[in-house]
Amino acid sequence: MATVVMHKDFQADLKLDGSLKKNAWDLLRKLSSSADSSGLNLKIPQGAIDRRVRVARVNDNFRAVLFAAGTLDEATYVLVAIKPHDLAYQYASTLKMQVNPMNGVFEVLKSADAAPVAEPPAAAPSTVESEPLRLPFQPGELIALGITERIAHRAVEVRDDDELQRICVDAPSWQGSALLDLAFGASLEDVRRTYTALGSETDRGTAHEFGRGEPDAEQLRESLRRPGSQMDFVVFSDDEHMRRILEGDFEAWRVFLHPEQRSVAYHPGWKGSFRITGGAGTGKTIVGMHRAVFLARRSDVRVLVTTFTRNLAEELKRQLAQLAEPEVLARIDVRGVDQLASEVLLRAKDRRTTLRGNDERHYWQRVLDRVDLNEADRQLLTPDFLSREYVQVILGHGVRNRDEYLKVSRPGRRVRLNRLQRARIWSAVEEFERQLSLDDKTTFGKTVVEAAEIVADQRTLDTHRYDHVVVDEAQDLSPAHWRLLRGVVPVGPDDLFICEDAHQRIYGDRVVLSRYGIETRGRSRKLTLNYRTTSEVLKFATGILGDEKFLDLDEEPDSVERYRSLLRGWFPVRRGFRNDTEEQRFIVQQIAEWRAEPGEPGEIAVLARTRTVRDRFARALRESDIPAVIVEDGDASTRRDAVQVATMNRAKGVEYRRVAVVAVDERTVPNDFVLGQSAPEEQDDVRQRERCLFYVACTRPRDQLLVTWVGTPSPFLPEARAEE
Ligand SMILES: Nc1ncnc2c1ncn2[C@@H]1O[C@H](COP(=O)(O)OP(=O)(O)OP(=O)(O)O)[C@@H](O)[C@H]1O
Repeated sequence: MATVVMHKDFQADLKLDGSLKKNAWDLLRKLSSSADSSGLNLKIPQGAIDRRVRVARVNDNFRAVLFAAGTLDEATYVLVAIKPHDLAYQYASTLKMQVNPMNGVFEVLKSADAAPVAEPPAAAPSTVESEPLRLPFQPGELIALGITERIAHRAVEVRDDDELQRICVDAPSWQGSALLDLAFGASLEDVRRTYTALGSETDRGTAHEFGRGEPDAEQLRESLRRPGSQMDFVVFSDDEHMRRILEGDFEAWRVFLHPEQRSVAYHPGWKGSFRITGGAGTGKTIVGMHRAVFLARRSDVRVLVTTFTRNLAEELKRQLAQLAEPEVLARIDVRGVDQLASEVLLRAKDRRTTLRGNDERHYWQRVLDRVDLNEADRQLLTPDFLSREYVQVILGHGVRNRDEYLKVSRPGRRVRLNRLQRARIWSAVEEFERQLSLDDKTTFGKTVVEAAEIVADQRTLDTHRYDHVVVDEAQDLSPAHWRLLRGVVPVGPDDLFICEDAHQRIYGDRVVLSRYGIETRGRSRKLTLNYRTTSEVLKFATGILGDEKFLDLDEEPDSVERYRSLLRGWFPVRRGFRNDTEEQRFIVQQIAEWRAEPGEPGEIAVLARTRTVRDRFARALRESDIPAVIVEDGDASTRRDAVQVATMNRAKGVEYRRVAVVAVDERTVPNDFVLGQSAPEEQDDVRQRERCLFYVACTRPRDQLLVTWVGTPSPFLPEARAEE
């Protein structure tokens, strides 16, 4: 049996033509079951710079590029690419495979990078004194780290990160990522630790030996285990492993994790809860899914994967199904957190109906119409304010009576209330609850609180039902959600694994985890490499956040510093119009152009701040015969054959290829109506959430972003950069 290794590019090439998958599978099986290369009909391309490179037939038109290494008894095949016949031969001749002599990372280099440069490292220019240089290192320092000579020399000369990214694109992934880390302030030691796992001197010694002569099978295996190698290569352990990786959509996240991601997802075990933070698109959800599967592989465990909404839970289910086999999936429950609460109540035989968002507002309005308020209180006590006070403070802190409410501390709430105001609010709350009970209704907030109370009662089935809980979109969960989650899992190793981004908090007030018996201080990690969005879109999106200050769930400052992407693409397009008709016409025309390009219509989205705007654009598209589907806020279904038109809220956690964010004018983003509904003291926080919402919308596209408005643009729109 031979060892078969696959490079990320091979996987990407397969994605280009679905029909290649079966032929590739046949080739892989043939390679893995062969004792040696005789009978495999592997061709050596002319003029190859590495004598181990081979070309193999995939079908009539396509050829696989691979390396055949190892000994006669222990062959190793490294599959690098699939290309049309002539291109495959030409490409193969330019490649060189090596175990990096400096750090033991396994690499495939393209010819230009494989060749050493003429001048010795010491003679190269230093970048330290010259001002806007991004990499304050000597080429020799980078070379000692394992960066290919030619790349190291070019990298120290770059003037900005765009140029740096161009250099990184063709380099082995670990090198590109490491150079970007260094440009964003990481130290040489940080990079060494992250990508090469060269912690000790002994390890360093072993690595150096790799450079001398041909590595044997054991050395190859060790090299492939290094974190930097695992960004580009996967070693197939058996046919089943190979089948699982090849089937489905070949999504890279299933296999090629960044070392930052892998070290968290596959950590052997934390003593307690763990928290992962990171900007949009850094792979928090992906890491959460890998972690859930890792934990569920232990027999006799029950894992809960939960998130803010039901539609996001559906997406998590889909991702998990790609990662694990049925017997592991059977140990994982995936639920929206409110859905979890409803199920707890249902098991407790509670059959009240739950009010949806707008109905709840109407109940509060009815209550307000009945209570006697002076003008000042009327301004403060809006349905939204009361609803939030009810969820965050009264339900959140388990306040049961007037006296408790008069005394309770209200962290996270910006409005200060005097005793008299609290008394009036309490009367309104009593009236609200009386109305609900008369109508045999409940609210989502109340459901969660009651569910949390049920699990806190040690006798119920739901108490400590799970061994591990993975929480996505954690920044949006309310205090009662956290009490519920705390109750379904006992305090212990790996109890809660929490994924959050403070910059994407778009619901509710900020919560501090330690108040709910969840301790992650000293056990958290931040992801900084964005895998979804191009650098161009990323810069635009982070510009939206401005100088705003953000705190995470442990009350620590969070920022998008060092947040970066290796992907390049178009600059976001921003366009203002004189009236709605002009804006709609432009969007319709743009979407028609996008639709004409390859890809599914469902990969295109139009996002709006309000439902009214959303519906208006959906109509405009349909009137121009462009199939468009309105994705409702609570709707989990997805139709891929129509352009998706949704609110910014609904786009949370989802991604598209191309996104148009529309009606980004000063009255809609931030939303005047929402600001008008909130008390003066709450305005800052509401504005911050509105800003976050716009940030969420603009971080959804993988390729292209378009932002349009009528009249005066949103104050959150970042200034255009000179190069745009
Ligand atoms: N190691 C990886 N290799 C390839 N693609 C990856 C990797 N990690 C993440 N991705 C891709 O990056 C995108 C963003 O990942 P994910 O949704 O997990 O990020 P996130 O941090 O949860 O984003 P958000 O906060 O915006 O919801 C997805 O398309 C995912 O498949």
